[in-house]
Amino acid sequence: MSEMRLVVVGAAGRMGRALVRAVTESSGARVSAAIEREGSEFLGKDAGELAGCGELGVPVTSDALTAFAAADGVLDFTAPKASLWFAELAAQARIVHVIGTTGWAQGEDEPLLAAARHARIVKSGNMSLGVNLLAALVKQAAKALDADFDIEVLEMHHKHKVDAPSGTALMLGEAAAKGRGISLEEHSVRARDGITGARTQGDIGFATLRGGSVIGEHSVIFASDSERLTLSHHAEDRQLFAKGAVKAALWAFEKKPGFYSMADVLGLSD
Ligand SMILES: NC(=O)C1=CN([C@@H]2O[C@H](COP(=O)(O)OP(=O)(O)OC[C@H]3O[C@@H](n4cnc5c(N)ncnc54)[C@H](OP(=O)(O)O)[C@@H]3O)[C@@H](O)[C@H]2O)C=CC1
Ligand SMILES: O=C(O)C1=N[C@H](C(=O)O)C[C@H](O)C1
Repeated sequence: MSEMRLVVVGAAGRMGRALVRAVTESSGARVSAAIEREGSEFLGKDAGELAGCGELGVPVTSDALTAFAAADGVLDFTAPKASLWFAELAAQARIVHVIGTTGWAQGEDEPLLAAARHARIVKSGNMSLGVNLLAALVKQAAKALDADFDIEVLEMHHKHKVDAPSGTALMLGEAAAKGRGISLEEHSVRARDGITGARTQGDIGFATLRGGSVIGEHSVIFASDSERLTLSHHAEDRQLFAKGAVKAALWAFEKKPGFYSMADVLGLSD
């Protein structure tokens, strides 16, 4: 089979650069185009040079329409508004759209389901094997431990991150809620400040730390009066997520249009 032609959108971003490197290092795919927004200082620069993996002959452009028409898939770690626009274009082009973008407001990603009638969308707040396995373990633990165990999700990321709680933290909270058989929306406490009152049994709490260059740390704590269980994941290298995204694109290349998760790609979905 011929190499999968992949467009990297947000190609000059932290993840964009990691994605260009990951595609270049993978067999079975190549970077066919690199996109940044109109007016970006990176337009015209070579995507490989930006990513530190040598000249690729792929200049960064803002013409997503032309790039998608000549591609088999798109790797997208940008921002929710941008990802919605890219999903529309991916649906028109009937290609694969891997979405790692986080920071979605409640219901904001619903149009993605419509786009998935024509595109093959893989969306996940975390593209690593470890976190997706952790989510399965959290679900299992939440099911096994009764409501005497309070559930708290703690995350820390680098100082540049703009959304909170992280997409991964919300994914882990969702897994815990599923295990408990409750709705996360109705039971989540996403921040605490001031005289909050005592903890309500059944809440799923979130705590966010930001600082330095931390790639991504997540813990789910199950705390009772007599014991505490902590399940944790530490990402050591951003390249981990990029490699996962390339794996997802190659997996989805063979699939029918639809809305998939990283758990589907990794064979972890139930
Ligand atoms: N699912 C996962 O495994 C992971 C998800 N992420 C998520 O990926 C996203 C990006 O993270 P990160 O790389 O650190 O962020 P960056 O800000 O470094 O990169 C985002 C890039 O997208 C560009 N961009 C935004 N809007 C558009 C647009 N409309 N058209 C073209 N380019 C656009 C930005 O350009 P500009 O600067 O001009 O806005 C920037 O270059 C975040 O939501 C983050 O949480 C991160 C790591 C792993
Ligand atoms: O912004 C990041 O960097 C990361 N974002 C994702 C998230 O919001 O969970 C995944 C990873 O932890 C890194």
